[in-house]
Amino acid sequence: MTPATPVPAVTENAALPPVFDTLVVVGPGLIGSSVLRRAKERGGLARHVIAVDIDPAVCARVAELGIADEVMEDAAQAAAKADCVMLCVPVGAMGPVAASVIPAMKPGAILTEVGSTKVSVIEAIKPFLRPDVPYVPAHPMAGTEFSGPDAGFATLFEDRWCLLTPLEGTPSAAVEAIRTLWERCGARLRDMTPAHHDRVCAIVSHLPHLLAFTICGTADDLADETRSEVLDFAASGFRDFTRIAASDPIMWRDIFLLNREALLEMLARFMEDAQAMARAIRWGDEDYIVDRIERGRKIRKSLIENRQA
Ligand SMILES: NC(=O)c1ccc[n+]([C@@H]2O[C@H](COP(=O)([O-])OP(=O)(O)OC[C@H]3O[C@@H](n4cnc5c(N)ncnc54)[C@H](O)[C@@H]3O)[C@@H](O)[C@H]2O)c1
Ligand SMILES: O=C(O)C(=O)C[C@]1(C(=O)O)C=C[C@@H](O)C=C1
Repeated sequence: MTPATPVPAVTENAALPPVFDTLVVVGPGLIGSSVLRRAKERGGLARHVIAVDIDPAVCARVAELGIADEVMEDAAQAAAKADCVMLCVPVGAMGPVAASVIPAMKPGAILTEVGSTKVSVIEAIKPFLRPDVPYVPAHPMAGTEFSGPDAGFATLFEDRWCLLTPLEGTPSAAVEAIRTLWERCGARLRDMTPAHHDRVCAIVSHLPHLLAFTICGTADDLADETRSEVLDFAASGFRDFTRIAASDPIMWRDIFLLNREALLEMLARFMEDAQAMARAIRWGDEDYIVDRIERGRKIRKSLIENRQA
C-alpha cells in the first residue's frame, strides 16, 4: 500500500450522507480518477476511497495526486474493505478483474463497472457473480481522447448521460445507490437493456471512432507529399477527426472486439448510406445531397440545444 498525499475535500454534496462508506475504484485512469476526484472535491460519494491499479506507476501517481485515501496494487485485498467496487479497467479486462474481486467482497457490497460495451462485459462477469453481491452495470457517456490518472477531472460527468443496464432481479436499493452516485457526479441517468445500449453506442460512439482511426490511416497511406499537405492544411474538418483518433489503442481494440456484432451492423448501414451519397454525387442528385447535409445540421443543432456539444 502506498500512502496518499491528502487533498482538501471540498463541499457541494458534503452535507449529504455519502452513498457508500468505502468505495474501491479499480483502474484509476481517465474515468476512475475522475470519479475519485469528484468524491474528494465535492463529497457525497464515499467516506473513504481506495484506488487499485495493476500498474505500479499508476498507483504511485495516484498517491502523488492525493485523489484517494489509500492506493493498493492487490484488487482482492482492497475489495474486501469495500461497500462498492467500481471497475474502470478496459472492457477486455472486466471479466478477469471481476473474477479476482468478487470472492473477496463483503455480503451486500455492490459491484459496478463503467465499460463502454455492455452485453459482452455482463457475459464476462456473470459466471463469477454471487447472489449476495448485487451487480449494476453502468456507462458514463463522457470522456476525452486522453487516458491515465492525470487525464481525469471532477467535472467530467456534468450534464453527460450515464446509461444504466440493470439486470433482472437486482435489488432496487443497489440500482438506486449507483444511480445516486452518478447523479452526484453531475450526470443525467437513463436505463436501457444491455443489447439496446450496445446498438446505441455502436452508432454514436464506436462507429465514429472507427471512422476517425480509418480516415487518419487513409491520409497516412497517401503519398508523402500529400500526407504533409494533409498535416499542413488540417485546419478543421480533418483535425476534428484526429482528436478522437488520438484515443487509447487498448481501450478501443477491446471495444471494437467486444461490440463486434452491433458495430459491424452499424458499419454495414453506414457503408450503404455512403454508397448512396457517392451515387448522388456521381449523378448530380442535388436534392439528395442537400437533404443529407441538412439532416447533419439538424442533429448538430439538437445536440447543442441538449447541451451535449
Ligand atoms: N475514455 C472514455 O472516454 C471512456 C468513457 C466511458 C467509459 N469508458 C470505459 O471506462 C473504462 C476505463 O477507461 P479509461 O479511459 O479510464 O482508461 P484508462 O486507460 O485511462 O485507465 C484504465 C486503467 O485500468 C488499469 N488496468 C488495466 N488492467 C487492469 C487490471 N487487470 N487490474 C487493475 N487495473 C487495470 C490501467 O493500468 C489504467 O490505469 C473502459 O472500460 C472504457 O471502455 C471510457
Ligand atoms: O469524447 C471523447 O473523446 C470520447 O471518446 C468519449 C466517448 C464517446 O465516444 O462519446 C468514448 C467512449 C465512451 O464509452 C463514452 C464516451
